[in-house]
Amino acid sequence: MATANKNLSEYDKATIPNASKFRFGIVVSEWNDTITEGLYKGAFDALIDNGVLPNNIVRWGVPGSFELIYGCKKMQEQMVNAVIAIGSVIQGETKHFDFVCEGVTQGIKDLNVLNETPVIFCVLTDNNMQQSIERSGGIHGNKGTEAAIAAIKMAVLRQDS
Ligand SMILES: Nc1c(NC[C@H](O)[C@H](O)[C@H](O)CO)[nH]c(=O)[nH]c1=O
Ligand SMILES: CC(=O)[C@@H](O)COP(=O)(O)O
Repeated sequence: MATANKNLSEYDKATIPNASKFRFGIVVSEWNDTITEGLYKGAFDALIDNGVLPNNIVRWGVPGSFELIYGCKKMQEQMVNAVIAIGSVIQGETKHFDFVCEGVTQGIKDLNVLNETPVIFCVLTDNNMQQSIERSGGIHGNKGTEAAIAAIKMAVLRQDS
């Protein structure tokens, strides 16, 4: 189902486990920072809304989405229950978009396979800035909110498995 048919910010709080005992790491790319800051706010607010203590949210910055791979690998070594990778990749004139998107996708997938701490993929890969605006607090909601809910659910799955 396309994002256009599902608001990214909608969740039923009654179905989300209380996360007051969990600690989360959030790694934020500086490229397209107006977008990534919006994604971070969505994630932060959703974690707080579901009981996470502000001191249990650790934020690190990296230059671009490709560096999310290394930043999240190091964040996994911290005492956190889950990691959220936040980035915004927007198509330019060349094929660089394709390689950044594929690289960060495969890299974060590898971190989930190789290490114990779940890493949530909150990387927008858009054709233009308008699509990114719409998915970071605009008409389609906020992918950061979606990522925070996923992080809570995966922290519970890790704890119970
Ligand atoms: N064009 C975008 C980039 N490019 C930079 C790379 O992510 C990386 O930082 C660079 O290649 C050095 O390793 N990054 C984004 O996050 N978003 C873009 O639109
Ligand atoms: C995703 C990118 O790396 C891209 O925005 C860079 O722009 P360009 O392809 O015009 O060099």
